[in-house]
Amino acid sequence: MYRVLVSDNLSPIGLKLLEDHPEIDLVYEPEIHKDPSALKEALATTDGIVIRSGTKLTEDVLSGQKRLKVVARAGVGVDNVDLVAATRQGIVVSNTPDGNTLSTAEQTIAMMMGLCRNIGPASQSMREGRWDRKLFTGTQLAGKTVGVIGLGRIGLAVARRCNGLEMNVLGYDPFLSEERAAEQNIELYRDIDELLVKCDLVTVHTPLTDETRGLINAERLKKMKEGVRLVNCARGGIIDEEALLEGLESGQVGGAALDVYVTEKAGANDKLASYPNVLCTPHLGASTEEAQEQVAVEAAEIVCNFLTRNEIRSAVNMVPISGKELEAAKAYLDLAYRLGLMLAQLAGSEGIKGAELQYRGDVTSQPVKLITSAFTSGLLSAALDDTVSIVNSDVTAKDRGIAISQTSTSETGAFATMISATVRTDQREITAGGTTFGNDFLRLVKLNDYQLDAYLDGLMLIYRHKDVPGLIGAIGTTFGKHQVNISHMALGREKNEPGGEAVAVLNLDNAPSEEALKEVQGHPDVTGVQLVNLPPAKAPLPWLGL
Ligand SMILES: NC(=O)c1ccc[n+]([C@@H]2O[C@H](COP(=O)([O-])OP(=O)(O)OC[C@H]3O[C@@H](n4cnc5c(N)ncnc54)[C@H](O)[C@@H]3O)[C@@H](O)[C@H]2O)c1
Ligand SMILES: O=C(O)[C@H](O)COP(=O)(O)O
Repeated sequence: MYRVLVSDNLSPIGLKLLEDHPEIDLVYEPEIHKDPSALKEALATTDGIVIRSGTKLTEDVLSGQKRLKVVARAGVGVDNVDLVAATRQGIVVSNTPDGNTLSTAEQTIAMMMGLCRNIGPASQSMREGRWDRKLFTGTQLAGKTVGVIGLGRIGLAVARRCNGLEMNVLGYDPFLSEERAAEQNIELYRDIDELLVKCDLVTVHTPLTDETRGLINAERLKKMKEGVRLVNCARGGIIDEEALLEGLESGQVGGAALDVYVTEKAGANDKLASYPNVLCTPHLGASTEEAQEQVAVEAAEIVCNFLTRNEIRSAVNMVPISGKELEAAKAYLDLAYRLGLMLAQLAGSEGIKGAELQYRGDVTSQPVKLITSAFTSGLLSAALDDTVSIVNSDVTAKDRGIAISQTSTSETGAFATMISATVRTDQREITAGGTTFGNDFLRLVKLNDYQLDAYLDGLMLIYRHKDVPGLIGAIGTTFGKHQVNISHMALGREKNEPGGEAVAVLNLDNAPSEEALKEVQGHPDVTGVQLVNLPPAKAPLPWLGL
């Protein structure tokens, strides 16, 4: 059974999905996120967690969590998860990017209208028994210019609705093409400051990152039209709250509609909320029945499918891959992992500086980035054991200054498919190339300049030697004498010609004693011997970390 913790309020439909799953043991503790140490303790016995924005998975909460494998965010923003820490720990983090797009776009439009027509204070005045028509004269949206900052799913949905309201829509998003913006009837700006000075209203829809924190700051507010209205239904802090307060005080800002805040708890935003021209809601963008049901179902499915079927969906810290795709790529992932593991052992104590992978033929139709991560986890696991997995291998390599690169060509060479890897150490380069026979049999077909055909599993003895008659028999006799059984043998010769340097790979059924190895090493025609230990053929793949 896999234990799944739900640490925030989640729609019952998502909880039921988890509860009914035969392999899931659901722990529903929607208040636990309020106590970080209790959360940390609970995670020690948890395989997967479903969270919303209330749960803060900080570096401290995540540190030392050996069992936790997957975080599913029932929603979009993952700024409450320390992604670097999660990745380092080998934890996959996924979100449900589409489920609340429309609800949040509708909330944005509602906030814009509410702000411009004083809906909040007008309603409050009637609740207090007044009839103040003059006080609440508003502003029409049609004909006004709105700047939409961040044109992703929600930004574009807001822009479409603003167009429907007959507003002039300007947009800023460095990652949107001019063509896509034009299709949506958005006037795209490449310079945010040029856009801001033209707007009557500005609405932000970016994630909160180091780049977007304080994107709308005091300096920018001063340059905007006097009386500009601001809307933030994305994340607190994208509009600098201190600067906003100053702007409201001076009148430079004509009003603000806020759903999100730097600090989200009762009392923390009283000052902002006290302004009559500020419309506030307590982070309700995604709070509709429809959105909550959709994100809850998606998040529950993400956790179940990950834990029980190895499927990775909507991951924000690694390449997403479905169970079916994973099955199709498994042989290549395994091949790359074994090449990494072998090269690390061949490099021994020489410091590995980097590696280049080359993909040829059929393998290029597979997720090669993930296959490279599998190679890297093999390369590093020789030294780091089970702390490295396919999820954290790239970041672990980077941390250690090991540069891994890859090239791909769909053209085939001697084989229909080939993965070739060259490792650079302080002293030399070592190359190993492998292929798959059928879908199940992994072969080492290249070792430095030698072509060969060796099984890529179990215990392998690799020795360099002079290509002279009688040597194979002599090694066979030595191993026979020491009760070591050779299950397979492969030879590669320099330029495929007799008489030069050669390499042999013996697959052994049992480990040779030191004495046996010394005898092989001592043979006058043998110039180097190395043992490589790989998992048995078709072994399970725990290193996937999935
Ligand atoms: N209030 C709520 O309840 C609620 C609900 C859902 C989402 N959100 C917030 O809204 C944000 C946007 O959600 P989404 O689904 O549209 O995400 P998205 O990833 O589809 O869109 C984000 C867009 O921001 C753009 N962007 C990134 N950095 C930028 C920058 N420096 N300047 C301009 N544009 C930049 C990206 O290119 C992208 O197009 C989320 O990150 C989340 O924080 C809030
Ligand atoms: O990023 C999101 O999806 C929204 O901010 C919604 O957050 P919530 O699920 O905690 O309401």
